[in-house]
Amino acid sequence: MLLFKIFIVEDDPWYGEILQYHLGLNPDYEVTLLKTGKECLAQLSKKPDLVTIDFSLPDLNGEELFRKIRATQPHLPVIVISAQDKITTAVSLLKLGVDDYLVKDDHTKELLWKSIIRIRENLSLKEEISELKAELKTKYDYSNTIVGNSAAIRQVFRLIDKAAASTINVSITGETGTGKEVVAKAVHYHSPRASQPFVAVNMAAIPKELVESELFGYEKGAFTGAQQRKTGKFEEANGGTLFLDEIGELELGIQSKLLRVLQEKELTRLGGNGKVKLDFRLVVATHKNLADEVRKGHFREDLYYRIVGMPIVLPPLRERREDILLLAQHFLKLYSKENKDTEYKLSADARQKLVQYPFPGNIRELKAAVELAAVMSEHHQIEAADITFMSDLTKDPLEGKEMTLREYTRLIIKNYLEKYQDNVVLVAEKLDIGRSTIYKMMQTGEL
Ligand SMILES: Nc1ncnc2c1ncn2[C@@H]1O[C@H](COP(=O)(O)OP(=O)(O)OP(=O)(O)O)[C@@H](O)[C@H]1O
Repeated sequence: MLLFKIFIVEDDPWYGEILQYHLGLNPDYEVTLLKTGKECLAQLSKKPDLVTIDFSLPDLNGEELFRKIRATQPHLPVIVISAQDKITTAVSLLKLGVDDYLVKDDHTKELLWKSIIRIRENLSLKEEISELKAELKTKYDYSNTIVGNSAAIRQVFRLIDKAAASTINVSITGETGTGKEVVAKAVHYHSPRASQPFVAVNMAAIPKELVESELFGYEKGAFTGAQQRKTGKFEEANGGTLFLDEIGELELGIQSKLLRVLQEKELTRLGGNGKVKLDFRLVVATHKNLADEVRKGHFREDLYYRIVGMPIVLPPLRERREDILLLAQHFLKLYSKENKDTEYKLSADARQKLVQYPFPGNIRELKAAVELAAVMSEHHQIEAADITFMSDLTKDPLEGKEMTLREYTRLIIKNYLEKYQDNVVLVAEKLDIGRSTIYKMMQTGEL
């Protein structure tokens, strides 16, 4: 651990040594005794963490020395210790920004001990706050999370900016793994609602009979088993953004209820009477073409017009190949960072293999392939042979046959289930998909 460096500036050697001895009892402190203001200024380059100064030094008085320290070290904590207990001096020094003012008496060393502890606590709080601010800034700054330079993705950036600056609803369409959720988050974290909740609900992952209570919440006793009141996702998102993923999976009955909530901007919890006022921005996503779903009678037209707001279309990765290498490098960097590892390099062959592949699983698949390649590589140099695509794992049955994305997905999942002895939780984690997707395919007999 780094020692906390304290300078004591005190011209009375006897008193200075008492303070130095007392503070030195703390093994975390490195205490240096200095006799004059000039000596202190000359030693500031040694970067002390805290300075205590005697108010009446032979060369500079406490205030002069404090001003000079602050001129070069605006954040360095300073405690003034003075023989005089004039309130006016104390107040004016504290107003100038001195961190504490102590009067020399029998208790000074104990007070100084406590004062330093308090100042250190404040310092660590400040550090924590600035770390949190930096973290929030990265969330705001979606250029760190959404990588790409293709014309398509640049247009998406433009739309995110526009959507974030307004309160318009947003509908995001794209194949699985194209980044619909990251775009939804970018809209939220870039908007004035950023400090409010972002609540994501995947409509495909909630059993039909639970959708209503999940979204609307319920009162105690609303149905058997409702032992206490539960707030629904609409309410949780109040003040922030509600992200309804796979909106195309919503049943017609629930669609009308959703429409009513959007029109009236209030809801009644199941089993309740009172209305709850709502204020959230709605962002929806789907891999389906909602306009087609309307034509087929699967999706209410009035709801469609309510939610469509600003449509953002995320093209599949195979239609924006210029983003593949940027994304691959981005994921490799993330991978090194997460594993506290050095950087990985892609050989020319490896690059070529990546840009030529059609990526049915889009960015999610690219991420998985690149991470696996990093593990397989030698000396942090990724060769073409280190890259295995999901469809390679299931190559034989695919030979010569054109398949839909769903069929591909089924084969990939099947292959993984075999590999991991039907451990659904592990497979869902490995493939970065919801467990419900696997369970559903099992229920429908596809797996
Ligand atoms: N442009 C991008 N830059 C960097 N990472 C991205 C980008 N787009 C997506 N990702 C990453 O790819 C993965 C899949 O993205 P996301 O979950 O947003 O896709 P999705 O379209 O919502 O998928 P699904 O339809 O299956 O829910 C995530 O790990 C995400 O962080």
